[in-house]
Amino acid sequence: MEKIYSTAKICAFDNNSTCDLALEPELTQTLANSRNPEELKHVWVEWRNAVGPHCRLLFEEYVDLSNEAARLNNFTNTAESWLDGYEDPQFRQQIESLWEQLKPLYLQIHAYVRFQLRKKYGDVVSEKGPIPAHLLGNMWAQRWRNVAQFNLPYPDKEEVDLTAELRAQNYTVDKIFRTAEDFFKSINLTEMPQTFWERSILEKPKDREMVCHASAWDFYDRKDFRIKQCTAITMEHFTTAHHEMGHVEYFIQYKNQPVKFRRGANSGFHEAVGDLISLSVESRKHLRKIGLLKSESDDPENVLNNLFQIGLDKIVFLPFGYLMDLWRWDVFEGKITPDEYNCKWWELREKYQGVEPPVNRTDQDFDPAAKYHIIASVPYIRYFVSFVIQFQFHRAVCEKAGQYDANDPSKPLHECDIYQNTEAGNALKKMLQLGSSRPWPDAIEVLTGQRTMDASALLEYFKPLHKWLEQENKKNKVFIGWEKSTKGCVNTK
Ligand SMILES: O=C(CCC(O)(O)[C@H](Cc1ccccc1)NC(=O)c1ccccc1)N[C@@H](Cc1ccccc1)C(=O)O
Ligand SMILES: [Zn+2]
Repeated sequence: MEKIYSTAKICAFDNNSTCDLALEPELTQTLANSRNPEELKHVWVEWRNAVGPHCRLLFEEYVDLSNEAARLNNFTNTAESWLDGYEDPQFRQQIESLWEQLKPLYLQIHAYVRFQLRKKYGDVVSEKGPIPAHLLGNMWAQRWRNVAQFNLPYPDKEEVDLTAELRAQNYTVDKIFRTAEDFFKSINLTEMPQTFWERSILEKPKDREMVCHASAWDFYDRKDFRIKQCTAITMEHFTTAHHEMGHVEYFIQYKNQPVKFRRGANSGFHEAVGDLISLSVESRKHLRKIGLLKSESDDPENVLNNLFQIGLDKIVFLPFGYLMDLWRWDVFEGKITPDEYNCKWWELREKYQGVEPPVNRTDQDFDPAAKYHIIASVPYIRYFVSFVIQFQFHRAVCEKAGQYDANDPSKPLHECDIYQNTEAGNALKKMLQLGSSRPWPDAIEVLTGQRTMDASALLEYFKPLHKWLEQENKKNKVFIGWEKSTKGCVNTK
C-alpha cells in the first residue's frame, strides 16, 4: 500500500497529456493555491481514484494480519495494542471528554470559515450544511491555513504570508533546517550531529521514487539520527521541519536510557516536541526577531489575524485527529465491516469535522487510503494528544521564561516566545530525558505540575480568538454547526 501511495500520479486538470503529478509537491501545491473549484474537485477526486481502489483489498488483508499479530501478543485486536502505550483503561473516555471541551471552539471557527467561503465561492458552499472538503486548502481538510487570506478577521491588515517571505529571502532547504536547529540550540537543547547533515534526505530525489511523507529516524547507536522529508520552500514545510527535528531532539535527550526506554513517555509526547517549539516560532514577536516579519506594529488586529492563522492549523485539526482512529478502532474491532468502510468514514467526517465530499462517494471507493497513516499503519490519536498537551507544555515553559502569567494581561500565552531562554529549555530537557522510563503522568508532571491531559491551556491560548469568533458569528447571524449533508456515500449493494 505504501508503494501504491508513494508512486501514485494523476493527470493535470486542464491538460490530460501531463500525467506525472504526485501528491508532493504538485497536488499539495494545487490544493493550497488553486481558487478554481473545478480544478480543486479534479485533484481531490483523481487522487482518491488513484489510491483507494488499488488499496482496498490489501487493506482488508492488512486488518486481518494486524489483528492476528495483536492476538499473538496477547491483545484482543490491534486497537487494544495501539492504546496499550497510554497505560490508562479510561484513555478513550479521556479523549472524548477533551473533545467535548474543545468542540464549541471548533464549531465557531467552522461556522465563520463556511460563511467566508460562501462569500467567495457562492452556492457550492451551503449556508448550513457541511463544508465541501476540496475548498479548504488541504488534501484531507485537516488544516485550513492555506485559505487564510480570504478569511482573515481584519482583511485590510497585512496577512503574514510566510511562504512568500521564505521565498523572497531565498530560504533554501538547508537554511530551513538550520533555522530550526538554531532555536533548539538557543534554549540549551542539542545541535544536530554532523552525520545528521550527511545522512538525512531533506529533498525529494530526482532519480528514484521515495516515500515522501516526512519521518525522523533513531538508529539506536546514540549517534546516528536522521530525517527524511521532501522539503518544499513553504510555511507548511518550515513547520514540518521543526516537527521532525523535535523527534530528533527527543531521540538525543533520551539516548542514554536503556534501549527499552528510548521512546516517548507516550506517543503524543513525541509528536508534541517540535510543535511546542513552533508555537514560539510562529509568534509575531519571534517572526520579527528572525526577520520573517517586517512590520513594526503588533496592534491587536494584527495579533488576532496571526492567532486566527494558527487556529486554522491547531483548532481545525482536532476533529480530524480524533476521527482517524475512531474509524480504525471500529475497523479493528469488527464494528465496521469492509462493505461499510467508506460510508462509515464519511459518516465520521460529517459528524466530527462537518465536511462533505465534493461529489457523491460509494462503498466502491476507499477514501481513508488517501491519507498516508491509514495505508502505512501509523496510529493517529497521538496527534490529537499532542495538540492538547503541547499547549500544556507551552504554558509551563512560558511561565518558566517569565513570558506568561495568568494574572498579567500584558503577558498573554499566545504572544510568548521562549527563544534563547535556557531555563525553559532545561525544564523541557528534564522531561525529555526520561524517555519512556516513567509512566507519562510522571513525565508531564515534571514539566507542568499536572498529571493529566488538560484542554484548558489550548482554550487559554485561543481565548481572544474564541471571543472574537462568537461576536462575529452573532453579528453575521451565522448558523453554528451543520445540517445533514446532501452529498455523502451511497451503498451500491
Ligand atoms: O504525519 C505527520 C508528520 C510525520 C511524523 O513525524 O509524525 C512521522 C510519521 C511516521 C512516518 C513513518 C513511520 C512512522 C510514523 N513520525 C515519525 O517520524 C516518528 C514518530 C515517533 C517517533 C519517531 C519518529 N504529521 C501528521 C499530523 C500533523 C502533525 C503536526 C502538524 C500538522 C499535522 C500529518 O501530517 O497528518
Ligand atoms: Zn511526528
